[in-house]
Amino acid sequence: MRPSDSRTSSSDLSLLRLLRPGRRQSAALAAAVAAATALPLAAPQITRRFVDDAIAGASIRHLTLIALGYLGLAAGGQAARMLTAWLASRLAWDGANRLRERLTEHTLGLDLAFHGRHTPGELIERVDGDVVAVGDFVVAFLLDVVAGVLLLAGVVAVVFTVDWRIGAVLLAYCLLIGYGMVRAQRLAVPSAAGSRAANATLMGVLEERLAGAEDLRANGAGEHTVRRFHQTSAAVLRAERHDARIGTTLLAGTSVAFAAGTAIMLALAAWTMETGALTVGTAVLLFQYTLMVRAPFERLIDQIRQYQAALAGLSRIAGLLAERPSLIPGTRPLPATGPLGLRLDGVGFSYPGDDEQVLSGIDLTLAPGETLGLVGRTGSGKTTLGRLVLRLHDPVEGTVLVGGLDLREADPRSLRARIGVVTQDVQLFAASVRDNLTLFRPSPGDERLRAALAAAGLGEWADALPDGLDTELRTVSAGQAQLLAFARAFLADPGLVVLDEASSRLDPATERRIEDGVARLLRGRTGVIIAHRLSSLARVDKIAVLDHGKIVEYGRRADLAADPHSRFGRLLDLAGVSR
Ligand SMILES: Nc1ncnc2c1ncn2[C@@H]1O[C@H](COP(=O)(O)OP(=O)(O)OP(=O)(O)O)[C@@H](O)[C@H]1O
Repeated sequence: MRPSDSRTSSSDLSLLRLLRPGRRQSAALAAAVAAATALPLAAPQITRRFVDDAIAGASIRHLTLIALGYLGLAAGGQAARMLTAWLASRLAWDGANRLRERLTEHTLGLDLAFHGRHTPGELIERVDGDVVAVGDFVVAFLLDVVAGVLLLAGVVAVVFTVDWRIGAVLLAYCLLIGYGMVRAQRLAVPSAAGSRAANATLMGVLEERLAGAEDLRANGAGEHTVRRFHQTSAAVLRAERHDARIGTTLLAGTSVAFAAGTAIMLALAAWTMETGALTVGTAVLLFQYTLMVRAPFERLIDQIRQYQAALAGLSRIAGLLAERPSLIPGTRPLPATGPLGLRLDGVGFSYPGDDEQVLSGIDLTLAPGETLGLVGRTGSGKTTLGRLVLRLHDPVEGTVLVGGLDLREADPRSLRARIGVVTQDVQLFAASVRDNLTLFRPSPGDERLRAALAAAGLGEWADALPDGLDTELRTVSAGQAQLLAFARAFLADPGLVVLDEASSRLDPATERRIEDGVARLLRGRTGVIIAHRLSSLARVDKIAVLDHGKIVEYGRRADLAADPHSRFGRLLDLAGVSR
């Protein structure tokens, strides 16, 4: 798998295309931003008029009219700001949702090697936390950065028209503060990134511990788990405290800078008034404009921090999108109907990033319709072999051929349709029985679903469901979960089935139902059964005994069972299963 690049690049920015709104929405937003900037800019002009006219002895009526005009302007400005906020947040949500969908689809398409390296919690933080950070920034950027910069430019321009000398001082002052902010931004970069990374780790740990709650509780490990969790939380606290400290320092610094700026402007206004160049109203106007500079700058400083979070999020999102499945999909379809033959030629395998050879020199042949029982001690490589047959990994050596086709050349869609799997840990979802059977694909019709359930031995269970197939699937027993997984396999109607038998003990009645289900599922199909109970291998055609990743015995079941010296025969004797 290609490693992700942590730096922001042009491909990161192309991601922003997903956030881009439509033309009409953009135009509406631009108009709202323009109004939200221009209206407050006009307010000090009204104040100046009010002060100068009041000093000149204007009538109360005249002054009231000016005051009402001011009120109207203030209300209009506020309304424009609210409209901008509403439009911007809507656009950001639309964009963030598009990005989220794209990420979810991409992440689900990545192979097991990737998912082995990243916890679900970490990925949730990426698909949700980072996307929200980016989305928030887009809103804030439109509201605070664009509107703020426009307002600043407007204030400087207006002050220039009043008195160019004061305008020049204000411009120099703004540039100085702007420069200081850009410098300060460098301080904020690592701290924001550190805080988000610490949060992603926390999410990963939390998700994993919650998923394993049953085992942790049963083993009385809750207290220790919480202690470890506390350490991870402490790392988050440290990172966030550091981040907050930098933020507060930046804010305090700007407060001092603004106080100094206001004092300078007041002194300038007093001086120009003394020389007779300005009226009192104009001095008030300048004072008001100086005050107006503060808010956009403060918001910009806040945005620098958000910008860092968004930038860090954006580069992590881009990193995730840059991950490519290491399994290159082929294009040739597997035979569309009938049982599929299976052949493994000199197959060797080790997990990515692990030197240990998990499988080596595996040769196996199954004619269409034949069944193979895989036995061997725990850790001998049975599940791994099943994963290679499903092409969840590619072998490091040799080839896996299904239906005469090297799996590397097989079209993944036909591969998933023609090779079925029933795993030990059946994953059920908090969704309807129908969705659990179809795995959220369009339903093929109730009749087929019910037939699949009946074939799996769940016919009566399904008939008793209160809302039929729309019943929300609540807790089911381990046996029922296995049978539901069979029903999924019946529905998919594959030509080759890999069955990783549940290792947990089931009651004898359920076990018999499962054995019947297995027998029905394998009828007319090629099957590989990864067996933990030798009794379930009564009807298979062939047996392969694995030991430390190698086949140490392979042959027809009947021959091996009849051979008094075979390993399989001895295993049967040890387990008390009749040969
Ligand atoms: N995702 C993985 N990454 C790295 N190593 C793995 C992974 N899965 C399994 N292994 C290693 O591969 C070896 C074979 O494991 P595998 O699960 O295939 O054995 P198994 O025979 O199916 O065991 P069991 O009967 O307990 O299910 C073991 O040493 C195991 O530690």
